[in-house]
Amino acid sequence: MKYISTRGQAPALGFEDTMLTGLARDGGLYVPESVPQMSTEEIAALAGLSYEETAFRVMRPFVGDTFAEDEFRAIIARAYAGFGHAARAPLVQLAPNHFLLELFHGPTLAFKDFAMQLIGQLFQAALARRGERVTIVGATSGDTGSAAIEAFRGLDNVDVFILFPHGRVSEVQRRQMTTPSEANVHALAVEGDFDDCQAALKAMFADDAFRDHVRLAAVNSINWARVLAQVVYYFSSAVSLGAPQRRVSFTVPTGNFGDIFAGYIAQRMGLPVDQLVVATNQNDILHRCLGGQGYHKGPTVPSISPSMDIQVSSNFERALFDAYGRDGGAVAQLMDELKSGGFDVSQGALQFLGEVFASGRASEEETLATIAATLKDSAKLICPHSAVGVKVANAQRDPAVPMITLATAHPAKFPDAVERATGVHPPLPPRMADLYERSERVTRIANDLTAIQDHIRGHIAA
Ligand SMILES: Cc1ncc(COP(=O)(O)O)c(C=O)c1O
Ligand SMILES: N[C@@H](CCOP(=O)(O)O)C(=O)O
Repeated sequence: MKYISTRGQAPALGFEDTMLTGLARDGGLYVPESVPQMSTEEIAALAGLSYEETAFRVMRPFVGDTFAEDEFRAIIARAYAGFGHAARAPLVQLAPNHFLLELFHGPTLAFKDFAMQLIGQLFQAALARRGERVTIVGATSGDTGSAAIEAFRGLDNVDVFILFPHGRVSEVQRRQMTTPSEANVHALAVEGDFDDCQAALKAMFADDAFRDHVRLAAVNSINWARVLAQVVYYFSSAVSLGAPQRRVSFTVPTGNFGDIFAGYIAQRMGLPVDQLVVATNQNDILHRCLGGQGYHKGPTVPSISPSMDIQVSSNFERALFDAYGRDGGAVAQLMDELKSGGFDVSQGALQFLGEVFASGRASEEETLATIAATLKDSAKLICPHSAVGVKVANAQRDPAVPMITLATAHPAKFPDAVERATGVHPPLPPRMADLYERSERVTRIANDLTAIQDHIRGHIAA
């Protein structure tokens, strides 16, 4: 299996090189040259399997012979051993034909753990085999950073630098990033928003001298392996509701477009998906774009679902690549226009996107009301991101088709919003009960590429 760049100018790579390279040298994102297919029989055979075995069967064609079968199975087993639920990604029913896919039973209580725990294991295996070390730099609006730190803390061949927007993540998210004491963990609070952090990260990848000097690696969803790991729970949940004999729909709280893109890949592999619904908060650039208004950046307005406060949805580039007939030049041109504010989407591309994705948005008031209603009607406490999903799913769904809404974080990561909506303060799990007592270690830094690069150069292990 080879991977190619969405901008068409970087060399095609195998799975391991794609994973360790992160962002392609031409600024594009790697995607599989072709998407492997799963037959109806192969999908049906997933019924009743463990999450780990499902993960093995779904991911194996993408990974090829990078790892021997036994080694890949052992990697998957280690990745999910620390999850706090035997099913890993359990489904719970909210209403007739409406289900929540709980993706927050991993070590940092967000869906990011599904991919991050796996790539932590994949990186370790690949780096040990090559005798290499890397510097991981990640940009986060809160959850990716804590999951990355958890997956890579204490490793002696990896330094992890996480850029998060100062004052724009929840206290639990911040403390998850600033309280680990391992010397290879570096939390940087950037004077800017998430888009500034992600732009700085991409600029570091575009600086070849810096990139090669520090051996830069990515764990954001620009890394294909992140997306791949997330494809698995689309299969496991759909099969548990009767796929492939029964079609199902998904609603996905969306920011950087990685999670919903994984659903699109599942569909392309052969999973019978009826609707794939993009759910945005008040930062609704994706909803506006899918509605035909072009992709035009506005100010990022802080919300009660801060992890989705994003204007530049990195993985949308992967969807555009397919929508523009895999024309890397056309995508490069759009991304150039985005630097100066935005771009219009061609009619053909819009039609392609419209056939795959539906969309909706939830205001702050609607999000709070949905948290309250879900507690009242279904006795479930949900986080504000998941509430955006539930609100949009309720507005869009066909009652005859099972709808699976992704519950992307544990309510205890966002206790203020949940308490405001319901009066209930969601407690942290016992293993994190002392999070508020642990001491914090963080560097506040200007939104300045040179300052950030200097800091990283000065703090990597020799
Ligand atoms: C809790 C939560 N929900 C939803 C999202 C959006 O997911 P994606 O960025 O993959 O679209 C994020 C951030 O990525 C998140 O942390
Ligand atoms: N919401 C994310 C933003 C980063 O997205 P990713 O898809 O690159 O991981 C976060 O929680 O940091």
